[in-house]
Amino acid sequence: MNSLSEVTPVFTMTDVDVSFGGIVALSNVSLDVRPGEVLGVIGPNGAGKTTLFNVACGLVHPRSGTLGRHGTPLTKLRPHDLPRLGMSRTLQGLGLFDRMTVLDNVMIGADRTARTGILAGLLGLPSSAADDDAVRSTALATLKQLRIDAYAHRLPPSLPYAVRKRVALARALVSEPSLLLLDEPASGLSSDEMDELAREIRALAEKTSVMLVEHHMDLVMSVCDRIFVLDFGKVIAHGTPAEIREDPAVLAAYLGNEVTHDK
Ligand SMILES: Nc1ncnc2c1ncn2[C@@H]1O[C@H](COP(=O)(O)OP(=O)(O)OP(=O)(O)O)[C@@H](O)[C@H]1O
Repeated sequence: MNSLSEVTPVFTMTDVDVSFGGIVALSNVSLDVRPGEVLGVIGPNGAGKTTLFNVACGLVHPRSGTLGRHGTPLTKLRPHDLPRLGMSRTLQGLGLFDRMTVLDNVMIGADRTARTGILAGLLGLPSSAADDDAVRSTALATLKQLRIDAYAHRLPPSLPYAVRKRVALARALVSEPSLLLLDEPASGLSSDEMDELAREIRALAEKTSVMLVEHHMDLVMSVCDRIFVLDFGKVIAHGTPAEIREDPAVLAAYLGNEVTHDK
C-alpha cells in the first residue's frame, strides 16, 4: 500500500466522520485522488460508500474532518459549488428530465455562465444566441464522444437504461470537469455494457481524474489505478488492484458477503 505522493492530490478527504443519529456511517476516513487517476471506492453493503460519495459532492456534511481541492481546504461544500470547483458527478438515480430531449438534458450540465442562457431559453426569457450555440455544439460533441448522438432529440423515457446512463454521464462531462465523481456507474448494465463502460472510463481518465464508488468488483479491479476499501465506515485497505486482491483484511471483510461478479 502506498498513498504518499509527490504531487498535490486533486481531491482529499481527511479524518472524515459522519453519523446518522447513533449510526456511524464514516469513521476517520481519509483518501486522496491523484491527477489523472481512476480511484475506486468499494466495500460490502452498508460499508459507507454512498455516504462517502455524498460527502464528496456536498450532499452530506461531515461532523468532523476536512475536504480539500488541489490542496485548498473546502469549507461547507455544497452541490452547487461543484461546477466552480471543476467537479461534476453522476448519481445512482439518473436525475434526467423526462420531458426534455437528451440534448437539452446534456446542455443543462454546461457551466453556469453559459447555462444562464439555456435556462433563460427554456423559461422563454431572452437569451444569448451565441451562448446557446456554443453550449449546443459542446453538448452534441459530448453525445458523439459517448456514441449516443443519434438519440439527441429523443426523450429519456423512450430509451434503454444503458443509453440513459450515458446521457447522465454526458451531462456530467459537458462542463469538462477536472474531477468526475461516479456513483455506481455499472449498476443495471449487462456484462458487455460494463466492458464498454470500463474502456470509456479509462479513456476519460486522459482528461479528468475520476473517483468512482461501485459494487462490481470486476469493474473496479479492471478500471481503477488505486482502490480504497471501506468496511463498517472505516478504510480497511488501500492500494493497487493487485494489492487489494491479496489483502487479508479485504478478503476477511468480503468473507460471508457475496461479491458481485460481472461475469
Ligand atoms: N440517511 C441515513 N440515515 C440513517 N442511516 C443512514 C443514512 N444513510 C446511511 N445510513 C447508514 O449508514 C451506514 C452506511 O450506509 P451507506 O449507504 O453509506 O453504505 P453503502 O456502502 O453505500 O451501502 P450499500 O452498498 O448497501 O449501498 C449504513 O449503516 C446505513 O444504514
